[in-house]
Amino acid sequence: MNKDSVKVFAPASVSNVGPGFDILGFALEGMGDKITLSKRDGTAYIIDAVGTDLPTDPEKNVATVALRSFCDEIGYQGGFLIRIEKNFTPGSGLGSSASSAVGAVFAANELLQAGYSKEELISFALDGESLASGHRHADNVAPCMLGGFVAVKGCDPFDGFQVAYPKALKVLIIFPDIVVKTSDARGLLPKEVPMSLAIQQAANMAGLINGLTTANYAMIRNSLKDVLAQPYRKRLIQAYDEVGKLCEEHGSIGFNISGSGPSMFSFFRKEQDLTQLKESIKELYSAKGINCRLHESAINGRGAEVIDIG
Ligand SMILES: Nc1ncnc2c1ncn2[C@@H]1O[C@H](COP(=O)(O)OP(=O)(O)O)[C@@H](O)[C@H]1O
Ligand SMILES: N[C@@H](CCOP(=O)(O)O)C(=O)O
Repeated sequence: MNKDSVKVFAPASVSNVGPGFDILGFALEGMGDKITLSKRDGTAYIIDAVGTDLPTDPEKNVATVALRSFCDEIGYQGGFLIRIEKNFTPGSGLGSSASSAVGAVFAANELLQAGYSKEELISFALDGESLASGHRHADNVAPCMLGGFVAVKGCDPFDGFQVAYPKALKVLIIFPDIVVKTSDARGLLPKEVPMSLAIQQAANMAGLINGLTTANYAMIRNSLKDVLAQPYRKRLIQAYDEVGKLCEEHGSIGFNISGSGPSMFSFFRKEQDLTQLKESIKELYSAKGINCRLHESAINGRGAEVIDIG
């Protein structure tokens, strides 16, 4: 059946997840991009961005850069109208650019019935994502595409694996209204690290994977530490340590920066009531004159998905 248009959802994601700098991420529920891709006459790509300020030049929007990369590969020269509906803010550390890049190539694969697997689509999405971050890292793109927790071993071609996780895990996203561009946050990091820190990071990553796969909450909490990026980046996030302390007081199973920030995340057990914690975090930021959004979510195990076919 020939289709003229397809609408997909590509979830927001948390990358790094403590010790997994550039190599671990997971997908979220209820936040992400809805992308509607429609064929149009001619060869131009037209962008209709809804609800947020995004570049409409196809050379500057990660969605169309990823789309172009995929269409070049399959030899499709037709034009598109791409409508991007975002319910979260670019630059929030929640993989907004990855959602658009993934959504665009996933939608094109469906619309053009190209038959690529989700794993094969990842490197095209990365062509878009790297435009925003200035670096080729798949720790947002891979979980956004595949769902769940994904560990990345290589990008071109994608090499990685899904990590099992306790189904009773939920996450609280804390997003203070501060803009941190991924490219800027990467610029803060040293080019080389001491061997002792590399060993500590690897040990924590092993512990985190073990804790997730065996539902060992104490192991998750003890391992969710980043000694490579977090020490440099947390200074960009006002009240970072205070938020971490509040989460800990309310039973957090690990707290850290989401991606390059300014968002933070904390794991909890599904049954934990976070009403009081959320109020305290809001008050903390409100006293500093900063608006703060909070989002409770389960882990999204599905990744990119079709929501409508026209
Ligand atoms: N479709 C898009 N979605 C989100 N950001 C985009 C898009 N196209 C270009 N950008 C640019 O990418 C940057 C946001 O990406 P980035 O800094 O990596 O943040 P995020 O953590 O949200 O991915 C912004 O400068 C934004 O203008
Ligand atoms: N591993 C990257 C992840 C950036 O994620 P984003 O959501 O902030 O774009 C990094 O830490 O730089």
